[in-house]
Amino acid sequence: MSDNHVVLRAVTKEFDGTAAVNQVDLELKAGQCVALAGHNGAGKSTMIKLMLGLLRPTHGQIEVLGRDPMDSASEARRSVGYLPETVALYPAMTGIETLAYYARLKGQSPARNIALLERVGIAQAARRRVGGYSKGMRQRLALAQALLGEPQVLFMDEPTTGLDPASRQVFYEIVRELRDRGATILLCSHALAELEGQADRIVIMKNGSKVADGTLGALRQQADMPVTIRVALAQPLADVAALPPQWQVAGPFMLELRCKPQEKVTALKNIWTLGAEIADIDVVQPGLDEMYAHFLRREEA
Ligand SMILES: Nc1ncnc2c1ncn2[C@@H]1O[C@H](COP(=O)(O)OP(=O)(O)OP(=O)(O)O)[C@@H](O)[C@H]1O
Repeated sequence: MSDNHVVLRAVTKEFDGTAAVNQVDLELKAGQCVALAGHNGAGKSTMIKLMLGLLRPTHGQIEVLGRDPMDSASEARRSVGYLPETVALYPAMTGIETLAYYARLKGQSPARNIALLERVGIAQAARRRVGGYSKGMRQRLALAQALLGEPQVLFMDEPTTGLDPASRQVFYEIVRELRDRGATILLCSHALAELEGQADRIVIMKNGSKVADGTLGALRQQADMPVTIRVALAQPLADVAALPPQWQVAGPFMLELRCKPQEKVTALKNIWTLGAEIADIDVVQPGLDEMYAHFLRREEA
């Protein structure tokens, strides 16, 4: 098997003749954490259901761990974890009983279940009924079921919804561990800002089609969006009138400019030659939220 854990080739899924997923090609590699972004109805959940083998594509081929995910006899299925957006948990069962139930469904030994509850930080509540769990605790239990059997591929739909900042941190630590041991993680999320620094790659969907796919750096290059330069001055400029017009005076000790990434150096040289005494420079890159908006706007245009 290649290092592609998941491969989609020209995959289309139609519902009543309308394509929810349209001609999508996608390859997810071992050890990669990929964020799948897109507005409501863009086709993200349908993509995940196709990769899980819960839906059959109308056209195209899908392989997960080298097998067709529709193949229910496939051993590969045991190596796939899924964290749905909402997990139905039975309130009368305890946490440990819930996990044992999912382990049975997945054909896994329950031997490591307590360790798993420890990993997600709810071992102390293992013998309490799930009905009394907080939303964050239920989400942690749902994450534990997705981690059963050390999956090689994990699909997660809005995994951090309802988690407090500390729980989010635990969640991303677990994601990093999984990635470091070579698992592939696909995170479907609207919380783009928190994915910066977590996802190796971003895939953006619109109306069933993939409109962008790359690392944050590559997408930044493609988008060619303006950066903001903030220059802190050690001394106010002697001749403010000589400042090139694109520079804004944000205060006696602060200059600001928005420019294309390739214009940064020239812009800085310009103020250097004016004799500016520079104390500090900040270059603010567009965030993932801005990039996302850019790619959707570009598609509309
Ligand atoms: N079983 C179904 N029958 C008919 N249409 C469906 C079905 N499932 C999804 N769709 C349609 O396919 C499109 C994509 O839906 P999907 O749930 O994949 O979007 P999404 O990107 O996950 O949205 P959200 O962010 O709101 O969860 C939508 O127009 C939806 O109405």
